[in-house]
Amino acid sequence: MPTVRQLAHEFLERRGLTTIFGNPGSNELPFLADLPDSFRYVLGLHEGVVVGMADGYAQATGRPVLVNLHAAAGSGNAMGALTNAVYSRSPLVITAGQQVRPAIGLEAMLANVEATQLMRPLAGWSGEPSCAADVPRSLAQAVFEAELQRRPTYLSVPYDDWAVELDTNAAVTLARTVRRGLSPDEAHLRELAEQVGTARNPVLVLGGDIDATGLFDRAVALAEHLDLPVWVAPSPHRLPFPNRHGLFRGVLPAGIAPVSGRLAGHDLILVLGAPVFRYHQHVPGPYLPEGSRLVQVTDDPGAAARAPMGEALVADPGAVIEALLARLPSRRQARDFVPNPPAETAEAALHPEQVFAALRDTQPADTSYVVESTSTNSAWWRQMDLRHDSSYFFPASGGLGFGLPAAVGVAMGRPDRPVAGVIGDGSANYGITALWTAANYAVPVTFVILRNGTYGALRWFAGLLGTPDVPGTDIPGLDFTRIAEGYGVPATAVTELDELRSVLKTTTDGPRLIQVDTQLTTP
Ligand SMILES: Cc1ncc(Cn2c(C)c(CCOP(=O)(O)OP(=O)(O)O)sc2=O)c(N)n1
Ligand SMILES: [Ca+2]
Repeated sequence: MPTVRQLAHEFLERRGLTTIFGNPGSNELPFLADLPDSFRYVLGLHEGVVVGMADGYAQATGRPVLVNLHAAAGSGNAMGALTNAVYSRSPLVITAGQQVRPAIGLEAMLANVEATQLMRPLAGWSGEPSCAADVPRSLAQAVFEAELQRRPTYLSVPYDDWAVELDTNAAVTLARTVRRGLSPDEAHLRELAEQVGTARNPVLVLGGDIDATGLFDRAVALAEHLDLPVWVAPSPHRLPFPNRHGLFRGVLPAGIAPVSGRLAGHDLILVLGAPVFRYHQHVPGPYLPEGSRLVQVTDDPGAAARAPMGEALVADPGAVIEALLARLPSRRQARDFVPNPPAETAEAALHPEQVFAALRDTQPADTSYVVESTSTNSAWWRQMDLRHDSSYFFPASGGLGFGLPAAVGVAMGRPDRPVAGVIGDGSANYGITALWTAANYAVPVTFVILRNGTYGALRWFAGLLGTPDVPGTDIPGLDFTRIAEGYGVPATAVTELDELRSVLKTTTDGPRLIQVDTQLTTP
């Protein structure tokens, strides 16, 4: 009779979850034993890096991803990275070993006390089977819940369950499939087409979900068909529209009043694939401009329910885009791409705009950028010219430690695309051990570390909040070339623009790190 482990491995193989991102403890070893040859285990040296890599891989592949963490302390280390995966809506299936059932209540070493509560409220579904016979079904539930809700799930399994033999009845779980159709009904589509078709000055606001669900090109088709100006929703974790397109108007600022200011004059605000909205700095004001109506289309019921204003339609934004394209006459105008402005310069070091212009001019046009540099967003959008889907990944909840690991995960998930991580010298430290995984799995990725010696964004926030003299915002003296070499990644330190451009023009079939001294700028 098959063991729990054999049934679990077979189920995961059938569902395509054969890449496991993990960091093991003794509780996890019985699950990892006898992995079929089709499985690949990717070791991260810290659980935050493991989940960050898995998040990047899930976003790059658009598929659920298996994560295997140690109980309690291991799972706890992953919380920061998990906050990002929740808001990027990454379908991670996080599994963790548990003590044997008789040892849990007495809280023996490595007991994951109240395991199902540990990752909540971040993880969606969270479970621990009440007996070994329920492990295969519970694992299937964890996978299907992650896929359906597009939210990480957590499954804790006592380590002696895996060797238990089950009767053939448990095998029926292997054949299960679960599918979801979210097509909006005819009445909703008719009403929405009417609203858009009769609006005097409509505007399109696109969220990261548009890129995450493969709708980048269809969103461009809709904007061009109706000649709609396009804003990106605040705090984007992905780029849903080409940022040099003639219809592109920018990334909405992450404050209530500034958003209303940018959208003033539009009588219809159509929001596709975004929460309304992911504000950041608290700048109170009217949620909507005078005379504006907001309609949000999202397949995330939670995002629809918690919005503070407007109307929401819970449906697949892709189906809505196709319906509007089919029902509304073309208003297409010729719209040229906007040329890049000259890059700002600086005295003591390179201006971030010079670094970004160098990346734009030297890297392939279809490069995927994983960005985690928090004081350079304005410089980034002024200088980059991103025209492809999956061109931009940013920590979805601002939890640092995403950049280096996610760049490794994206590169593993999209071997067909060049990948570059653009990461601040502060952020890099939260996920620095990802360099070891990049070196040991020979992942082709370029890491560009922007070294300005500070937590630049916090310096800006300190001014904004009237607390300019706060401690803890300077990080002088970090040498990422020596750190990188310690983890096995070849590295170069650059201070001059010509040097940077010539290094960037070279190629590599493995990981490399380029440390660039930059001037502190404001976000
Ligand atoms: C896990 C974690 N810890 C701390 C912070 C707070 N934080 C910190 C520490 C920032 C500074 C990042 O510095 P950097 O060098 O990466 O980039 P800039 O110098 O361009 O700001 S931005 C920010 O929100 C965070 N967002 N996430
Ligand atoms: Ca910095």
